Amino acid sequence: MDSASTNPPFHKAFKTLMEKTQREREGFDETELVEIEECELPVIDLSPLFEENDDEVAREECKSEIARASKEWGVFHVVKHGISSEVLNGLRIEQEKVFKLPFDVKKNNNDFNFFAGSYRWGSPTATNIKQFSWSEAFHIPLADIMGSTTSTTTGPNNTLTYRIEQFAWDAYNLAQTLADILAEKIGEQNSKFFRENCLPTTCYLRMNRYPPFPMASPSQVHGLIPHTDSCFLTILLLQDQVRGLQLVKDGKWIAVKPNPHALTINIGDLFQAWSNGVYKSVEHRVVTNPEFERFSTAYFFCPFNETVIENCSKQPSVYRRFSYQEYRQQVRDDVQKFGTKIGLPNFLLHNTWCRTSVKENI
Ligand SMILES: O=C(O)CCC(=O)C(=O)O
Ligand SMILES: [Fe+2]
Repeated sequence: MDSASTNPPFHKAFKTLMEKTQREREGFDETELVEIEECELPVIDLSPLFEENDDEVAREECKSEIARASKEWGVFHVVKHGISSEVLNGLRIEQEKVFKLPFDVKKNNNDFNFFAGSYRWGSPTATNIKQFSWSEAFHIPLADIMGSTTSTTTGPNNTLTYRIEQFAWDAYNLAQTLADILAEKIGEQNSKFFRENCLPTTCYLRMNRYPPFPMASPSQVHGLIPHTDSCFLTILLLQDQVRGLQLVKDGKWIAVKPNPHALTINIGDLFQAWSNGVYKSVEHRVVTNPEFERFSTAYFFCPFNETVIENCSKQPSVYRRFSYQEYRQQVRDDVQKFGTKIGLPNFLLHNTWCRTSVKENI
């Protein structure tokens, strides 16, 4: 298949945006051009959580490491996480196949019911290059998939659906386990909150593909623009060794060193709000690569739309309470209005300074 028919018309969209800007470099922060240091994330071995033995000390140590990494980094690697390589590789192969389909097929997705409306590419609301993502994705509500492959579905997409569902069950169990531990570690013993509010059908999965960006230095355009995730936590499957993920640590961007045996866990906005700022939803982005395409899969652990997110601690609240629905609507409105998400700063209880500074940046 020739790549011209597979890839979305990135070059055209990019050129239009470039022409809209007055200067070629407008919208870029010069610090982006500085060499970014590569770091290893904390690596946590989860086997003590799953092993049937009485090693309570190892289990407690593992739980403490998860809480520590979520406070200090907001992102960490987990190994021996219980999801088999058969499940992970099966998804990877099917994901690569679906992205190889012609652009028109992906865009119109007549062939796959559950994909209807889920394909995205670039950034339709971008007003400058800084807001443009050089990537394509299927953003799939898992309510459309969970349970579907137990019935006798047929068609070319059957295997992908099956692989997604298989991965999603395992990812759900892992996410629940991590969320319960994080709740326990901030004093919510026996909290049923996550079991009652986050179901396999309230979660989302995004399959990403980043085509090579051959036009200029990779730092000139993002594969995925800087953002935080609007969920409780994300399980990220980086499907190959092409680097690209970067995050903010202690106020500066660092590049994540890939770990082929690990899944990447990312704390999202809802956990930051629910934990009253104890766990960090860290800003991250993906940079482009001039030569190689890159794939990733993000599993977003989300609640019902009606779920109310409020400070679970006894400390004075940093954020006002909000429903997940309200949060998502605010994000959509901001993207429409400003071309980019604002997120939690909109929900700060004492946010005059923050609102002003955010607006000034846009
Ligand atoms: O591809 C990656 O490494 C990150 C993807 C991501 O941040 C997302 O899908 O929200
Ligand atoms: Fe993300």
